[in-house]
Amino acid sequence: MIKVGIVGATGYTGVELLRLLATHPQARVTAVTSRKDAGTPVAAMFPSLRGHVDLAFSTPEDARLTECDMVFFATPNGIAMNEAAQLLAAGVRVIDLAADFRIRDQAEWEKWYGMTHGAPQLLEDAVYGLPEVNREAIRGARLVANPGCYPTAVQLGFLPLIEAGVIDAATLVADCKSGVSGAGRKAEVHALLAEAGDNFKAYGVAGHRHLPEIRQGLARAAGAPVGLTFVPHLTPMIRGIHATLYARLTQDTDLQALFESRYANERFVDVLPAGSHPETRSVRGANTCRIAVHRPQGGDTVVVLSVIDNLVKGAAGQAVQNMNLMFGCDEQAGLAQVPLLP
Ligand SMILES: NC(=O)C1=CN([C@@H]2O[C@H](COP(=O)(O)OP(=O)(O)OC[C@H]3O[C@@H](n4cnc5c(N)ncnc54)[C@H](OP(=O)(O)O)[C@@H]3O)[C@@H](O)[C@H]2O)C=CC1
Ligand SMILES: CC(=O)N[C@@H](CCC(=O)OP(=O)(O)O)C(=O)O
Repeated sequence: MIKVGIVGATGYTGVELLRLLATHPQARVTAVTSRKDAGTPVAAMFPSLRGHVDLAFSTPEDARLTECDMVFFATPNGIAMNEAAQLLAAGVRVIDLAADFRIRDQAEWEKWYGMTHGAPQLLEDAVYGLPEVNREAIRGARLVANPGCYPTAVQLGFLPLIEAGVIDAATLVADCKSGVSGAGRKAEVHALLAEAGDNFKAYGVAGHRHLPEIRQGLARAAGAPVGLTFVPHLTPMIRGIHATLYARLTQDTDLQALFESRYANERFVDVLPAGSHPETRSVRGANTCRIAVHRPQGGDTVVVLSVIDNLVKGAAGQAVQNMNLMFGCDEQAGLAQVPLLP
């Protein structure tokens, strides 16, 4: 059994880890932390986990994390970078669901995240946890940087086109919409029902911190820098990301065949039949990215539609997928959920 600790287990991605790991045949959660709710039984705070999790939250200091085999940080940015080295030295493997180890370039990270990096010596060893790109490196990793939610949906959508070199990678556009759980469980005015409900707005147009992460991943695939306009929007739904991606084709290609062959062996990426329009509810609660590729009126613009559940393939599900790779488990262990509909 893999002994698992979750730092930040009262947040949305932490609770999602608990839900997914409850059915994992080879993992057992042994430590869950919360500073504010230390002492509270998990099932008292989250009745959905009654009968599945028999633990109480403890402070990070009391949680005996070094006795775990695997620790997930489901915490805000800037926490794991100060804790990971000590755990790694004790032989614990670490997955950070936040952004501390996602950007290779320390100065770039510090610019976008507005803080000094606490563990620059770990940046080179950290593996970016997008299995569809980095599977072999993740298998051997001790520290995994779990990708952001928007970056997962956007990269999976653009990758087949970029790898095949059939688009102009200098003029990419990613028009993305997220549900409100993407903002986390902390109390914030903009996420209140009366603010976010019955409303729709863009944000971060001048520059969102996922921009350098997406650019880094796509540039690696392209072998050269890419140009990307990324505009996130907040939609009044709870879970889900819908990314509408635009690129200019530079050569005539069978796009449907290209996407189908790129993801033929990927269990968590589903390329829909030509002409499809994927819906966020078709992946609700599941670790699946569903993709459709279009070429409107046969012109030179390719439109890719990519949907994920931000809390699953966009966070906790992808983290469990990465853990499975790191520990040699079946990649689908704990991740066989059928999406919840309606
Ligand atoms: N929500 C989403 O869709 C996605 C989130 N992420 C990232 O995952 C991380 C977690 O997100 P989410 O679950 O939404 O966040 P939440 O705000 O819902 O939860 C944060 C958790 O971290 C704990 N925490 C906060 N500060 C500290 C600290 N200084 N030390 C230890 N624990 C702390 C909180 O508990 P307490 O304060 O009681 O200790 C809480 O359990 C974030 O970095 C987020 O950006 C990534 C992809 C998608
Ligand atoms: C709707 C919403 O607010 N979404 C968050 C992104 C999700 C997130 O948690 O960011 P990371 O993946 O980098 O951790 C935002 O735009 O800040």
